[in-house]
Amino acid sequence: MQHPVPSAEQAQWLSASGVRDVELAFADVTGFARGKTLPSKAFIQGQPLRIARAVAIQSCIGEFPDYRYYGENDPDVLLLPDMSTLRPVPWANTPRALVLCDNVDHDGSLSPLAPRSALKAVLARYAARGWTPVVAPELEFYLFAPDADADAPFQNPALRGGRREQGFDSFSFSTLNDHEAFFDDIYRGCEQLGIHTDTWVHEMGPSQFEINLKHGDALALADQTFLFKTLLKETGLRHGLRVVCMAKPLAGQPGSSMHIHQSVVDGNGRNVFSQPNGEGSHAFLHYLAGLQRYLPQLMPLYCPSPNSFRRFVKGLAAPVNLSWGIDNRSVGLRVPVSGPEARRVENRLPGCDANPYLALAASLGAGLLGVEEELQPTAAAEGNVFNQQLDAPELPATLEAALAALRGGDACSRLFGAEFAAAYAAVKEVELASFQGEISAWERRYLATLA
Ligand SMILES: NC(=O)CC[C@H](N)C(=O)O
Repeated sequence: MQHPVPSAEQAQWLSASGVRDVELAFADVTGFARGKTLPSKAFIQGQPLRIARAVAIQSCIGEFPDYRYYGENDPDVLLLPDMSTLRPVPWANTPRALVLCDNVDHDGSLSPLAPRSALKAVLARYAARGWTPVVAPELEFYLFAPDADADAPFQNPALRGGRREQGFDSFSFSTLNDHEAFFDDIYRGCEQLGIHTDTWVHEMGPSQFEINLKHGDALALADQTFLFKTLLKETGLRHGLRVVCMAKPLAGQPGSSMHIHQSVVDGNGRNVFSQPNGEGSHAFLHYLAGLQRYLPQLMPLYCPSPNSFRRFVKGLAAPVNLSWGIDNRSVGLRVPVSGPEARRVENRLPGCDANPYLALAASLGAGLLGVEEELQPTAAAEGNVFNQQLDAPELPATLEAALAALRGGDACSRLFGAEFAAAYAAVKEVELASFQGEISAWERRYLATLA
């Protein structure tokens, strides 16, 4: 295989802008950017770059699951640049570029351990039907003051006049002014990275914001979401702010979601979720049913940590069920009111802590399995169903339960292969054991003084 080189125009841009190195980057299973840098000249000449295969399954505590994937036999993968993603690094002082890569095994196939491969596997399944998903992720996140003490609760950053948010700023513009320099840099960074943002709002929580990305191709949107989260972190650090994408960083306050709007078009660009008369199609109902059937098994892919499950409390606009309903925010699967061409479902379950490649792969994969199996959904929910007993399937309530559902089902291995399913569960078990090994502030506060 001929190793790809940048186009003449890209090579000219790299040289003319004095780019010293190019980051060959990919998202590991946690969604964290990893890779290696290559001198710009070597990149232009197409010098291949390899990295240990297991880097893709590094856990959030920096450990690897076990020696089956790392240690005894630790092969390399080729970092294969996707030249369409070559961009300047907005937060670099010295001109630097980045390019997103696929991880390729020695036999030339995509490494099943890399999240971008998992999404590509699902998209290939759609392509085989002549279909293309269209998605739009929405991300919520908090801005906090910098702090080095992991045992202390997060603090909101100081605003103009020394004020701190007290919870009355949601949907306000004034806080955007308080953080103007930060948001200006984010806008500039998005332009440089090719991230197409739509609306921005101040969300319900103190210092919580939301960004909606413009809908489009699923791989492009996964790349954009991955880069956006990286941009948020890096830009925050430059402005003395800590951007936190955890699902539930503050007790008693709203969590942060990564809602995913999704529809599917055929080869003629027609939305397969709508019939010609504008009504919902059979494929739409099968898709909803697939989400209801398979999302519980795939939950660790879009609710990846013990903290993800703390978000699901009633009354804070987070879903607690797998019902679907029209323009209803008390269900997990909301169908917004729209014209037939925009008929879509919004999966409200993923947290902002999700790896966007895996959240998209899981959601698009679950829907597709429903179409392939012609499953039927429950009846649409009516009214506020937060407190109702529903006939929709139950969601696992903890990461432990979600991992048991993943291991007990076959959706993950059917969609992403047995190796990914086993390796991913193993990563989550490493993280869970580390979490369970800590003594919390709650235990110190309430149990220490008991006899
Ligand atoms: N924008 C909203 O609908 C709020 C969502 C809510 N913050 C959640 O965690 O799901």
